[in-house]
Amino acid sequence: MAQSVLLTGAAGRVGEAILEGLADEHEWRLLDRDPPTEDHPGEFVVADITEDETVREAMDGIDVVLHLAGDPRKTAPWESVLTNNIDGTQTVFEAAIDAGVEKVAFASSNHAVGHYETDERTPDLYRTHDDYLLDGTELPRPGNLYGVSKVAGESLGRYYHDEYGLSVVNVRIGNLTEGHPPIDYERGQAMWLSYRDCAHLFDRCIRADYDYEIVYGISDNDRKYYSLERAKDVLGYEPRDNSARHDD
Ligand SMILES: NC(=O)C1=CN([C@@H]2O[C@H](COP(=O)(O)OP(=O)(O)OC[C@H]3O[C@@H](n4cnc5c(N)ncnc54)[C@H](O)[C@@H]3O)[C@@H](O)[C@H]2O)C=CC1
Ligand SMILES: O=C1O[C@H](COP(=O)(O)O)[C@@H](O)[C@H](O)[C@H]1O
Repeated sequence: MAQSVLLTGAAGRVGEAILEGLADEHEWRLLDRDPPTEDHPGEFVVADITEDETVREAMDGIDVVLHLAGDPRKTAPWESVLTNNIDGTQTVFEAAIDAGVEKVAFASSNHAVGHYETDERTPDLYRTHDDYLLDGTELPRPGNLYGVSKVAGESLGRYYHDEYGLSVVNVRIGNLTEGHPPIDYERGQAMWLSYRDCAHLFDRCIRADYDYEIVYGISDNDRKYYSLERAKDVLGYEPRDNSARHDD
């Protein structure tokens, strides 16, 4: 059944992948501080996620929020992640609760656990013979301040789930690259997320039933060091791509 979905950060790359695959599947309201540059489904709200009133208006009648808006740079300074990724995410969750939204899927990141990639573990970690796997039950170990902001977002989701019963899934996205895995970049190949797997994964976040979850958002890469079991079991994720099937 079509759901009414608010997609924040709709003008970005992850938003593009989702809309490429799912434009006709749901009723969309798109939000971004940048105006649209291409045709898009549904209505488009040009707003900053830190603008409380506008975000509240954008939540009206929404069933599910896919919250992508934020500063995606691993080198982002604290001032930016504090405003865009932490304060903005809190504004989105608060407005979602007040509007009676059922589910929020939060675009978390591999950088929430970046410091598991120690000198001792790498580069073997990125290779198929190594069986080390993170599965989402491990404690966060952010690799930079951007990663800290993603852990904060996951923690906000935990609070809004426990306090208000909101369904929350945190998708620790790997490396979204269109058409092929990153070239000459083992880490990126291990955590590649294809555009079609990205769209399918967020479709499952819209349709599945869950309480509070942390899942990894990557394709079914031979090289992976992130488990896909939780995404498969809880969301029904069925990835179709694998970086090993592409020439490096
Ligand atoms: N692309 C990737 O491989 C990965 C992305 N992510 C996360 O996914 C989300 C989307 O990332 P991308 O699409 O790659 O980034 P992007 O930079 O292409 O898109 C982000 C969008 O959010 C908007 N935005 C940023 N701050 C905003 C604010 N305060 N108010 C309203 N809109 C705002 C920007 O205008 C932009 O259109 C981010 O939260 C990022 O941290 C996480 C892991 C990997
Ligand atoms: O969270 C993110 O992660 C991806 C992959 O990280 P990288 O350090 O291997 O490049 C990154 O491309 C993306 O911009 C970022 O938002």
